[in-house]
Amino acid sequence: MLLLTPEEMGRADRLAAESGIDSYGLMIRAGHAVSAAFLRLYPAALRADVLCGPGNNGGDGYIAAEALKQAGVEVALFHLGDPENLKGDARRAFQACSIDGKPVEDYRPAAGAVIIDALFGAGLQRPLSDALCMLISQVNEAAEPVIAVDLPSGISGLTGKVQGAAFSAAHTVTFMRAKPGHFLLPGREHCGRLDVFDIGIPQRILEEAGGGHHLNGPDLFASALPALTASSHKFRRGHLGVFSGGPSASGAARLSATAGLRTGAGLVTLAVPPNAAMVVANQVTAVMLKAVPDVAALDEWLEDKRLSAFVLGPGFGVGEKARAFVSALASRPLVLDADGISSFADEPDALFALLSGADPHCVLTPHEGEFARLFPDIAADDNIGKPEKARRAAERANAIVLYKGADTVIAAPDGRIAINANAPPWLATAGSGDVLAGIIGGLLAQGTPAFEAACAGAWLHGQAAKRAGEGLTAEDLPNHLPPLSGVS
Ligand SMILES: NC(=O)C1=CN([C@@H]2O[C@H](COP(=O)(O)OP(=O)(O)OC[C@H]3O[C@@H](n4cnc5c(N)ncnc54)[C@H](O)[C@@H]3O)[C@@H](O)[C@H]2O)[C@H](O)CC1
Ligand SMILES: [K+]
Repeated sequence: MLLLTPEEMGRADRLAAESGIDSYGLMIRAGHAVSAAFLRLYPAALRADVLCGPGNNGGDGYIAAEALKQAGVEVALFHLGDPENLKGDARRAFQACSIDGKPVEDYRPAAGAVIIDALFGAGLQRPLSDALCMLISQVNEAAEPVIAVDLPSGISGLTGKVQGAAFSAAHTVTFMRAKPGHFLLPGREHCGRLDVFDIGIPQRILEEAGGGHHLNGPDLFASALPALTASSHKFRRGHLGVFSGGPSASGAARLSATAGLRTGAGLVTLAVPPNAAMVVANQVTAVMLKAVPDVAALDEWLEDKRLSAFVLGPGFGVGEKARAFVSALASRPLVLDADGISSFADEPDALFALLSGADPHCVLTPHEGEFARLFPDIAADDNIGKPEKARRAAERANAIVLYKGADTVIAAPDGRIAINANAPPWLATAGSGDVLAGIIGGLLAQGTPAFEAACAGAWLHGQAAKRAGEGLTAEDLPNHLPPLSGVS
């Protein structure tokens, strides 16, 4: 699903105005969507306390306040700043509002009221003043329900970051398309339930204004998933190679291998150091085993061109061997995870050189710590959010970057960005990342392009966790993967 950044939404507004759409009409529909949400959600509320800011978000608030008054609701209205300074549509909305307001400094939350937060939306530019932070924390502590207009004030629609303080809303009513900040953390947790309301901007304008941000879901990758046909042969379904660590560290790779097989790879082989062969052989059945002691053995194995993708990293060990193996594998579809990433902490440029020049076919799956090891300057830049960090990293590495977390972001060097939001909290468990690497490897092995494989991997991983339920262990995940044929 296409998401629009606040900047892109502003562009959509301008394009809409240029094509003859009345911008005040958009504001009226936005305000009415908010008043309708209030009436639907809180029919027994004693009062609406409407807090209006100095821009068009405030304009939506004035429209909502007047509509609620007309519907018979008791409304208390509060302005931030002097409403005589309002401009354009917001000024018109203020003038059309028959309620006398007070300065927002006078506002005190009281029991039984529902607060409509129309202070700031897409136009939030800087951290809120101390006085506003104080007001917001009083409202949050009072725990009366808040309906946020467009975004909870204080949340950046671009990054999901809190600018000083932010309302914890029970509901957020946004317009036309959700924004990245509705799904990125901590923004997602401040939004409550999100409603996206159509105020009448045509789809073609939204697409023209929109860029690379998407909510991750089947619309991004379903058509690139492998289809199982009557003639599917196990070699046509690809052969995934997963590299294992030593005798006491093979569990992670076994989890990846099982996940790769469950995702539909025709064959999966665990490549093991010879001293781990017996241990691993005792633990696997459908997964095959191959002793690969060193780079020479790896080069020989790689002559088999039916080997269609690889996973390296889980439990592999950090160091020279990992670097040498990656250098042998760099031209093939590869998921580089965990120790495979950390092995390049001292020389990330060596990894980027290996991956440069070709179509991106490697998926890097760093969590926050691993991301900072490979991209220290990008990780430390507080001026940009997670999607932009992932995008810059993908561009630098010429790889798909799947930046893990409760709000995993997947980015491609060409600027495509997907924000994944289907992972339940109980997915954060030991070995979960190894399973994710295996799912992506299984899809790469079947010929799914790297960006789509990474998006599908993150989404399938989240779905498997939901199906397995709370209390799952990583071993449960592969058994709960939904069938690919049902993903649409
Ligand atoms: N197509 C749509 O989605 C429509 C959206 N509408 C609403 O319009 C707002 C965006 O309006 P805009 O005027 O651009 O921005 P804001 O109202 O969010 O705020 C701008 C206003 O606030 C000042 N400001 C910014 N940051 C701060 C700060 N930290 N402290 C103090 N003041 C700040 C800034 O200088 C401006 O004066 C969108 O969210 C929707 O709610 C339309 O109504 C309909 C079309
Ligand atoms: K708001």
